[in-house]
Amino acid sequence: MALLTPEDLDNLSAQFEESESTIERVTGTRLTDICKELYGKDLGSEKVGIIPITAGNGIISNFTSSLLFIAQRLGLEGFITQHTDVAGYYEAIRDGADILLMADDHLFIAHNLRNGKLVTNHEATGIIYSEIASRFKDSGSSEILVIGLGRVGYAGAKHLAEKGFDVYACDPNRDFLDKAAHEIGIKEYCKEDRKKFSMVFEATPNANTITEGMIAERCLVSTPGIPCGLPQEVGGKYRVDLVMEPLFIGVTSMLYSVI
Ligand SMILES: NCCC[C@@H](N)C(=O)NCCCC[C@H](N)C(=O)O
Repeated sequence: MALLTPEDLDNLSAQFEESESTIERVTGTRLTDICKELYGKDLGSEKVGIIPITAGNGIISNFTSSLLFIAQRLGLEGFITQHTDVAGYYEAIRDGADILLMADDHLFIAHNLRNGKLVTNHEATGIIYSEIASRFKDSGSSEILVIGLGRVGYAGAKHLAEKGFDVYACDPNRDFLDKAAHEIGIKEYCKEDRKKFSMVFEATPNANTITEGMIAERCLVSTPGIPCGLPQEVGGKYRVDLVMEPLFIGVTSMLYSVI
């Protein structure tokens, strides 16, 4: 899994504003309303404790400040602990956090101390980005393409299959494809079939994974992936809308998921 860099989180507010207006235009619904429908509840006055974690590659300079910005932008009270790691965990609980947010290099979690709910960023991200793709107003199809069946892609493909979509997927890893076909009934995407999709959920850490043969004339690509899976030339040639943002959308889904 590719780690975020401080540059990815530069002007997070502008990145979020742009993707939020795209979401509203292409789905007809605001991101927070989609989350309310998905998880069945609205955010209240939960207090979010954000704990910097030094494990592995260590602190990403603007990661916790970005989480604080997101919590506050959603109308929640938030604070970043003075201490890191276990001391920070202790401080967050002592200072009355209802929800904890913390991430090392392998797992990024939200934990609601009041109701015990726990979610990972990869599950919540897979669910929200696949949900956005599936709500494309100009589609009219039940077929959706998932590119990448790693932790994020699989969570999204599972969510779409459970919603009754006709899910096609591709991944270079044969085992991932077989697992998803067996467990959630996805169909393998074969370019020889020349099937074109108006809804694409891309969840890979690679660039340019989306080829011209995959997409319909009018298409929505929804992806948390960094770098972008949609090549410039393909996006320019077709009427493609792109929802892509590094952190805000996924964290919004996490917070709604644990309330
Ligand atoms: N959709 C977001 C996925 C984030 C994930 N790819 C990542 O970079 N995780 C590493 C976060 C490390 C945070 C660091 N330990 C800190 O606390 O500053």
